[in-house]
Amino acid sequence: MTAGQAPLLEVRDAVLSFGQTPALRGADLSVAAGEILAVMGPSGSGKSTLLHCMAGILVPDSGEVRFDGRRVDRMREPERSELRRDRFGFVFQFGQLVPELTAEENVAMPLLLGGTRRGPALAEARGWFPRLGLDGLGGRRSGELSGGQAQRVALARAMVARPDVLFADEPTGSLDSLTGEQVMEQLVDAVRENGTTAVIVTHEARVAACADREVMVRDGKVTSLRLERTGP
Ligand SMILES: Nc1ncnc2c1ncn2[C@@H]1O[C@H](COP(=O)(O)OP(=O)(O)OP(=O)(O)O)[C@@H](O)[C@H]1O
Repeated sequence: MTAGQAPLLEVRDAVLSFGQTPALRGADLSVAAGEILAVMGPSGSGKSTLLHCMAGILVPDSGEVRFDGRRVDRMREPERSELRRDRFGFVFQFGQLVPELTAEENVAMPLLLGGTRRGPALAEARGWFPRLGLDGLGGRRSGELSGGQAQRVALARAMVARPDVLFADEPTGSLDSLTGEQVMEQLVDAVRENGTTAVIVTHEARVAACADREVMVRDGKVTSLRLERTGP
């Protein structure tokens, strides 16, 4: 992050418990605009909870969450829902596509929800298929796609409305390592091309190696920051 430039996303001293189970215990994290950040750490350390707080899905019990200078933790649910719809894209590990819809219709969905008419929305959606190696698959339903193809369709759907931030939680976790690597490369290419900021939760060091920077979550805190590839 350049000195003096405000981060696009910021978490300060976030604390969150699920009943008696502490998930975040004072997490701090800043993400610059256009940065691709990998969030690593052991199972149960709080990575997903941290991502959900940054994305306005969960609200911490205490602490602050900011997006573009706005206090996300102070927003009511309708405002957070609007923020998620209009500014964020999401890719999760499993089961994200609507099985009754074709791949093209799945990709077009965020545009349709945002008020774009069906024809232009489908045309825009179709444009993502060749870029992601999905030529000819637009008419298929999710049951007729491989795991890697389905994740690429999910990526296209997350990116089609050109979000400011892509939140990805174990996006390659259900794929074999070669397919996972290909999907990850395409994810990174797509976010770089669009200047999208990305927060990617992953267990895999090879996935994290594609990011600009890695952080570690341990026991609900962001414990170590390791700067990677700080060149131009
Ligand atoms: N909905 C929930 N209800 C109760 N406890 C939860 C819930 N979600 C998470 N937790 C607990 O909060 C802690 C942090 O969970 P979180 O899912 O954030 O970890 P994680 O680092 O993403 O784990 P993993 O790598 O296994 O996905 C864990 O102890 C977990 O069991």
